[in-house]
Amino acid sequence: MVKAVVLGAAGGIGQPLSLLLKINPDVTELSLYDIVNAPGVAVDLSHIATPAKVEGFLPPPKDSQTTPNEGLRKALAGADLIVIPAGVPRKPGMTRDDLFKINAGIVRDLATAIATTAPKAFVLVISNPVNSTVPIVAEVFKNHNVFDPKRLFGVTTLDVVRASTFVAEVLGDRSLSSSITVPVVGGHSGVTIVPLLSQSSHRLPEGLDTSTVDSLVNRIQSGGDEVVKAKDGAGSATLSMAYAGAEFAVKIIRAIKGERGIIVPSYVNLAADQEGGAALRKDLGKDLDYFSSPVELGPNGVESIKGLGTITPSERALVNAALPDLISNIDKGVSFIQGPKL
Ligand SMILES: NC(=O)C1=CN([C@@H]2O[C@H](COP(=O)(O)OP(=O)(O)OC[C@H]3O[C@@H](n4cnc5c(N)ncnc54)[C@H](O)[C@@H]3O)[C@@H](O)[C@H]2O)C=CC1
Ligand SMILES: O=C([O-])CC(=O)C(=O)O
Repeated sequence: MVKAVVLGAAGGIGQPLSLLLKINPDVTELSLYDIVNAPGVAVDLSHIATPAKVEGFLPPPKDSQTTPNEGLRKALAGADLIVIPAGVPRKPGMTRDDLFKINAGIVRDLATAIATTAPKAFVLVISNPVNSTVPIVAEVFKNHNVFDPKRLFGVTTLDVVRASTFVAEVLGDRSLSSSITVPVVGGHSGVTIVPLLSQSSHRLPEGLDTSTVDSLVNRIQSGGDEVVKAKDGAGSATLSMAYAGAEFAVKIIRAIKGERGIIVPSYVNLAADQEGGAALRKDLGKDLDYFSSPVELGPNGVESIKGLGTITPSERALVNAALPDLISNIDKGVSFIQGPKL
């Protein structure tokens, strides 16, 4: 029995992600919440002949006296897995950090409802800027004394999916793309996205010129911009993100159900594994609290943080270049909840 909840379920990501969760036979209950249209999306999905019972919830009407938000509480009650794609997407010319102004408050409020209604659920954060929204959720949970770092994940799977696709293109064989795995570490914006091409399951050809490798790295880092530009004001990646979000959610569900040995990159709080987190901090030479790195999943969430492994000097330079932005994104999220550092 797995109850999955999507917060922001009527949006560009939320709808196809909800569809992919509905067709997963392991999901027995699917609750959709959005500030608009969630009941309609739920009824539509409920006609699909798969086991999950689907329900949609809205907040109370603005003029009603109902507080707190009963719709949100009902959606969250008994959740095993909560995926959060609620919030605004980018338009051309914006960075992910530009979304902070609106999305930080949305994520804070949803995290508060989770902390009081479903504090044991696995929480998967998609809303940008992920580098900051994950710390926001953690700080809200800490304020409610319910923070379990093993159960909170920033979803960086789209970077991994893009890396597989673009490496297959460079190798000249698209049929390989679903079997190629490339760890992508760091965070989820610009230079904080660090693909470790030297650890690709399928090696790039020996002697590939540096400019081809550099453009591959750059394409993975700016994959989101490629979509934002192509959509020309109509938003950012939605379908590929739904695919990536469902892929990550499925891995969490398999781990909840007892499967061992699942290792995936995810942006996590390094306290999720004291030993692995300390080793990663030492390797990075920085005392930061969040980093995306391959993690092993288990029935309680993060079993261990795997760290970077052996990386090349150029990958080390990319990791070092990621750290200042990452640290400032993390501080921004933490300060949003706890106030500025004294
Ligand atoms: N982590 C990642 O790799 C990626 C993250 N994203 C991010 O995902 C977020 C959503 O993107 P889209 O689905 O394209 O946007 P969208 O605008 O199509 O959908 C967002 C949905 O959130 C809902 N929403 C807004 N406030 C809410 C609240 N307080 N509670 C519940 N729902 C609320 C809206 O009504 C809307 O249906 C954006 O922040 C975007 O930057 C997008 C692609 C990849
Ligand atoms: O680029 C964006 O704003 C959406 C996103 O995170 C991505 O596609 O990786």
